[in-house]
Amino acid sequence: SYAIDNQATVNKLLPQLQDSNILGTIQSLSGYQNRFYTTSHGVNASNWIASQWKQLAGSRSDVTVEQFSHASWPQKSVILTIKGTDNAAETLVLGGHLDSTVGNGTGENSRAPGADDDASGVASLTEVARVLLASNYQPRRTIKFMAYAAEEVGLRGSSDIAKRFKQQQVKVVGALQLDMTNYQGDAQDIFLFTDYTNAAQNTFLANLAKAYLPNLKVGYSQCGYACSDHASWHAQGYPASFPFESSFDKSNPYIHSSSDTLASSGNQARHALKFSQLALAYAVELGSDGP
Ligand SMILES: N[C@H](Cc1ccc(I)cc1)C(=O)NO
Ligand SMILES: [Zn+2]
Ligand SMILES: [Zn+2]
Repeated sequence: SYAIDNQATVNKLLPQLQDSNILGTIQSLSGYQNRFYTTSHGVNASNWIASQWKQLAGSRSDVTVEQFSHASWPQKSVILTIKGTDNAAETLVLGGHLDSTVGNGTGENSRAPGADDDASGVASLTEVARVLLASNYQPRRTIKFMAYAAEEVGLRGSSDIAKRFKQQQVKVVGALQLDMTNYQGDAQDIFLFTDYTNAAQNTFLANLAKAYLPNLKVGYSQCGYACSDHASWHAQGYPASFPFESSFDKSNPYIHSSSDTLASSGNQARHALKFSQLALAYAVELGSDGP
């Protein structure tokens, strides 16, 4: 259910989210020459995320980190799983994509920093995972953090995973996509996209923002096409949502170029922090529901 009834836990954890950590992760990821799905750098970036998430997991027996191999390209997706306690069959997915591009012709030596698209989303998610694990939060449902490969070439990594989950009949009760969280192109803070998403879950996210982030302004927008990995989950019939950094017409003009750098996003991660806050509230409120 979309009840908001975990105020004690959420309000204890929200202040632990730090934009300085998000900034550091964006710096590291945008430092790779590129993170394109077929290059050595793209493979290395995936391995780096896996090692970072393994460090977060520490020795917790209910936490695993794996790399999901894709048949037709070398870059793997990364999945961190926090196994639920008494409702582990029901699963939450929080994702972003780890690959980057400068469009057609991207290759081994292309410079594609992808600071906003989508190092920012992976960094926002990593900070949520860090706080949940550092506070020893134990969800009743299973929570999966995912860093997808090959989003820029047709949502291919998330499509492989969502299809596998459907085929295995995994009960995904909700999927949240963070793709571009750090470039504030508009007056409003968070835009909920209404196409290729689930209306009821979008309303829940708006209510979470009202309840926990009352100073943030929430707007609505559309892509007009399957513009990020939420569409892969939506296509399999799972409830998906996509909170985005700006409205469609004010979106980051630097993406898919060598200028998609932290500097182009104002050398800060305060905007990305808002998405970590919303994602944490989402993870705890939905993750704490019993069978
Ligand atoms: N097309 C998406 C980015 C994207 C998504 C929504 C909007 I509005 C503008 C741009 C992409 O490149 N994802 O990697
Ligand atoms: Zn993207
Ligand atoms: Zn992109």
